Amino acid sequence: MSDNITVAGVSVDTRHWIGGERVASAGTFTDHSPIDGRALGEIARGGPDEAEAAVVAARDAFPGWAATPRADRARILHAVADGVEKRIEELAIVETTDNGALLRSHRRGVMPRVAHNFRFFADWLLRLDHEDFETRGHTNHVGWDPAGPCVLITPWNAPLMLATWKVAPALAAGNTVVLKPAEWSPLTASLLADIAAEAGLPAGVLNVVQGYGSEIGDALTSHPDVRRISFTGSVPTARRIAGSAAANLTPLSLELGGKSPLLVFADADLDLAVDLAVEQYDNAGQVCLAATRLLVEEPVAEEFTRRFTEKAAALRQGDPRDEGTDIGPTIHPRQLDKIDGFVQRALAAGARAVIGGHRKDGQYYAPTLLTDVAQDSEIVQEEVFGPVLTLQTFDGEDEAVRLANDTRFGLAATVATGDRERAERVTARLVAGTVWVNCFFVRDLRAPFGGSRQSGVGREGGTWSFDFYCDLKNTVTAPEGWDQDHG
Ligand SMILES: NC(=O)C1=CN([C@@H]2O[C@H](COP(=O)(O)OP(=O)(O)OC[C@H]3O[C@@H](n4cnc5c(N)ncnc54)[C@H](O)[C@@H]3O)[C@@H](O)[C@H]2O)C=CC1
Ligand SMILES: O=C(O)/C=C/C=C(\O)C(=O)O
Repeated sequence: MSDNITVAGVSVDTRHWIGGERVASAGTFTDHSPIDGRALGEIARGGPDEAEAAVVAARDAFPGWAATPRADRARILHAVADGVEKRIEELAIVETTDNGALLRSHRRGVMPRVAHNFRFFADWLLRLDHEDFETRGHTNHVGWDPAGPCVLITPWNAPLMLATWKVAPALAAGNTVVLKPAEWSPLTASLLADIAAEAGLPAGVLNVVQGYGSEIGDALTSHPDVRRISFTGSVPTARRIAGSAAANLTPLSLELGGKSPLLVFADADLDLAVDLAVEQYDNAGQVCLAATRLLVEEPVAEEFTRRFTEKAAALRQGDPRDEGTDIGPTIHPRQLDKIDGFVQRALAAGARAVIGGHRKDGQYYAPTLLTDVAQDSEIVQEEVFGPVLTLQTFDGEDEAVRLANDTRFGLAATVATGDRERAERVTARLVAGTVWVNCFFVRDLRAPFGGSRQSGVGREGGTWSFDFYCDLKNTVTAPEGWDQDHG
């Protein structure tokens, strides 16, 4: 097996990155491009041995990195961001080739955010502070101590963006990392290892292991030397990871799926509401935050559907490398089958496809809108993770809130209304980690990000990330001359 593959002119090392060295595995798996199904190359297929080596490397590197002054850690993370910025074009084309999301988004939105993730957490580290407070003359000082080796397991829908959301704060906090990217999109994590090494990150501080989650995952998540596990992905995998972590009581952060609603009230700016709805097809619907349930107030439902259909018909589906493309392929034939399975079962149960409802050539799925769906049906309750929306109508705020909250998820919600007071009333009643009012996907790393119910456990972003990746320590210091016996 060759150690490198060339993807769109960019050389990518296909081996693991452990303890500052490239490490091969006896076995490999084939990585395919969703654009045309073409095999991109063979990737190292790690298992328990590679998991053990990576955790040991992270454990050995931990004392040195934890003791590195904050300012030096921050400087290195900024150097990583510089490296990302220098390679935005390469990262963008490799990511698009590997996961099929739009090249223009990767170039102009996603990869700049990757760099920002490192800069943000480097800067936040330097201002991380808590006001001291007094208890009967004693000073309480709260500090954030590095926790130790962290295992970070990440998905394929926004591979480098979502990985660096975890890698950057974990490293900033003084922890060491074992990153396992998804097997359907393994490449940019390997490039990140190169960039981090060039930026001066010491050996063993960031390790990247490749392979199937089912083969390497358990060894990583059940390892007794791992101090934190952060996972983004599906609920069934989260359950399994939580089971492994339970044996060692390893703290977990889980960012899981969603079935988020978009509530369109009759007083909303209907063109804005339609724009928000059509945007849910972004990344072929493979976005955890996507508002896949359109809930529209009865009096405007017909007009909303007419305008939505018109706007959606203008979406251009095709090669994600073309500047004019709006929707690319789905990630993998298995994901395509899964999406189509949901849709065909919904149609068989009586749903009506206003648009789409079928596969297209290759790994593409037609943007789909289904109506005549029951609240308790699979298509309304389960995460499809494809370009598939449902539309239901409601009559008044109470019914809107009831439908919106009636799933096992609680990641996000969007409210379209022209009435600010209604927005406040409705928002207060929604179960969601993030609510957008008359907007969608406005993101800020200072905000807590995460889900309620089965959409996740914990929040990441700003200080919340450091709270998770650190052992918080309160130091209580007595005043000069304190006499413990007599106060
Ligand atoms: N951001 C999100 O909310 C995401 C949600 N999903 C949902 O999950 C569904 C299935 O997608 P999958 O790729 O199968 O998601 P998944 O949850 O199985 O995979 C996500 C990551 O978990 C790893 N993994 C799998 N089994 C593991 C184990 N036993 N221990 C440790 N790590 C393990 C995978 O290798 C990958 O890196 C999607 O259709 C979608 O509904 C998938 C990806 C992202
Ligand atoms: O881009 C963000 O801020 C959040 C993205 C999250 C997902 O797309 C996900 O986890 O699926």
